Amino acid sequence: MSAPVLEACGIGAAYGTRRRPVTALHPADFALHAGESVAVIGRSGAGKSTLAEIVLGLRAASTGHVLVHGERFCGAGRTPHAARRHLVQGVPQDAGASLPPRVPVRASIERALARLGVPGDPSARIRAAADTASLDPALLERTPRRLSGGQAQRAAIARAVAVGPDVVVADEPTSALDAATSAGLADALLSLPARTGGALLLVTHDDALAARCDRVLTVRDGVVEQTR
Ligand SMILES: Nc1ncnc2c1ncn2[C@@H]1O[C@H](COP(=O)(O)OP(=O)(O)OP(=O)(O)O)[C@@H](O)[C@H]1O
Repeated sequence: MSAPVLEACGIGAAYGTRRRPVTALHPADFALHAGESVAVIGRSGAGKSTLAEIVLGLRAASTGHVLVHGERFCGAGRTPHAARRHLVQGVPQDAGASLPPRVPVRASIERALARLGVPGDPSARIRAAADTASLDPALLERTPRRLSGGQAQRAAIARAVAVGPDVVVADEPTSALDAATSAGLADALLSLPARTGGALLLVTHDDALAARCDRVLTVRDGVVEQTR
C-alpha cells in the first residue's frame, strides 16, 4: 500500500479542568491513504466529532499529533500552520457552518482560496470543484439562503474541494437531508477519493453509508478501533 496521506499518532482529547480532566477521546492511531474512504461510526457522544475536529485542526488535541505527508499538521496544543491548512478540509453537517448564508457561494469560495493562499486561476478551480460536487454552476451565484439543503451541502463540498485538499473530513453531512437527497449527496461524497485522488474521512450514523466505505473506524466511549 502507498504511504499514508494522513497519520493520526496518539491523538486524544480531554475536557474539564487540569485537575479533573474528562477524556473524550483516548489516544488513537490510524492512517488514511490516497484514494480511500474511511467511515467513522459510533453512538452519540462516543467522540466522533471530537476526532474529526482534531484531524481538521479545528480543535487542539490534548495528546498526540497529526501528520500529513509525513509532516506535522497539528499536534497537542497546536493548530495547523496557515500555509498547511488547505491540506485537510471539512464538510460540516450544516453547510451554514462553512458558508456564510448571505454571501454568494462563488464569493465564499474565492475568499477561502485567497485566505488559504491557494495558487492558480480561481474561476477554473471553482468550475472544476462544482463539477466534482455535482453542483449546477448556476447555483454558485446564489447565496446559501436561496439553496435547498442538498444544494447547500453540494456547495460546501465544492468549497472544500476547490482548495485542493489531500483529505476531506465530512461530519454527518447527510443527516439533515431527506432520504433521496441524502442518497445523491452520499454518491457525490463517496466519489471524491476517485475523482480527487485524496482520502475521505466520513463521520456517519448511517450504517449503509459506512458499509460503502473502504474501511470503518468505530468509536466506543472515546476508544477508536478499526472494525473493518
Ligand atoms: N466542550 C466540551 N466540554 C465538555 N464535554 C464535551 C465537550 N465537547 C464534547 N464533550 C463530550 O465529549 C464526548 C464526545 O463528544 P462528541 O461530540 O465528539 O461525540 P459524537 O460521537 O460526535 O456525538 P454525536 O454523534 O451526538 O455528534 C461527549 O461525551 C461530549 O459530551
